[in-house]
Amino acid sequence: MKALIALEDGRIFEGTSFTGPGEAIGEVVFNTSMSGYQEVLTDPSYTGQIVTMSYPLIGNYGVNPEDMESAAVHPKAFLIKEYHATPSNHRSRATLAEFLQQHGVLGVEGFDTRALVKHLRTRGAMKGVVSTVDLDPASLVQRAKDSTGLIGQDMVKIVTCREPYGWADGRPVPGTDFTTAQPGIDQPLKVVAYDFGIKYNQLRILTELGCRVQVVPATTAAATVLAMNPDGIFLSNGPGDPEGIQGVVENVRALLGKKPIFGICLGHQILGLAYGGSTYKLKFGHRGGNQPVMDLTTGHVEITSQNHGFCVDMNSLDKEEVELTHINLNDNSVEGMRHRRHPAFSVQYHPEYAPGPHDARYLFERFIAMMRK
Ligand SMILES: NC(=O)CC[C@H](N)C(=O)O
Repeated sequence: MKALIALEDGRIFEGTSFTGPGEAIGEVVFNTSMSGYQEVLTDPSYTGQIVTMSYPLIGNYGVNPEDMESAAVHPKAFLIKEYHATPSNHRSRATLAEFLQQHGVLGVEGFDTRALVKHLRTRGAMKGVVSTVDLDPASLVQRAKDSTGLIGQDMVKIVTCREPYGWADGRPVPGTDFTTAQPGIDQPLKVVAYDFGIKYNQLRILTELGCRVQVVPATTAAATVLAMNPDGIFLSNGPGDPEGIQGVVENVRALLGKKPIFGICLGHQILGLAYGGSTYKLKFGHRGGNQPVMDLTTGHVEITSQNHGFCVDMNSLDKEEVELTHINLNDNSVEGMRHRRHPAFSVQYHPEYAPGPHDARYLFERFIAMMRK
């Protein structure tokens, strides 16, 4: 079935839907990971976006129950070069097309994704429409131009949990009790995790390292969190523009200095705002499993997994209060910071990987050490 992809600047691509009829409007972004499409699709940070993969063959290992990073598929459409309909993998339980159809997400293949990626890299991420229903290029371009876009929007309220939950035996457990610790851990730590669009691997790693985790909705009051008497507070990743989120930054500011805090991606950006800083939009963002980052405190370089379009503006922060700890070696943008007086640190990238290299997992251990101190 014919599908058109129209960008707000007038560029059109013609592909074929491999999931049946559909239409989607969103910000078009690219991811350079060579595998891990299921983790990309289930990462809540892609809410409101249309994702294209630079790797040309997708679907060849199917989908499985273990690689879910949340319970849903979040991009509005998935654009690939070549769809592989007959997966070969002992873990596979369904094809990518079945998975997308089950979640009502449009998949389009059979066009020059490299040209699309190069276009976005040159011109920047932009709004687009993908459709099998409206095949009039002028109408699609106009609708892309007229769409709301991500800037200033609160996307966190769409994906955050409605009720608190814990994490045990590799799955969410409804309720407000800190779940029991993994066997064999002495004096487990209690962590409250703010869910801004959390990826499950953050919860898997925290529990593996001996934490009892309680996940709470994004706007949970600081006083409620402190009343739970946690050893530390974790701020998750999440979708959209950090400056558009309502009812979150003031709570995080109220928690500063009260308990150790570790933030990842959107959690890092929210910390930047809580420190009194601002964020800005990168031209095309960082999405993939091959982003080089230097830890300025050790001089070590890590290859990191990333998915973000916004960035903390270090110039908006008081250098006496906040130290830059990590930078991106491709464009020198801010990748990590720590507060000089309060026990709080954060990274822009994804130390929980999924998908991507495991180089930065040590940061979870750094959080554990900070809580133990
Ligand atoms: N993965 C994330 O947490 C992304 C953060 C934010 N939505 C951005 O695009 O920059």
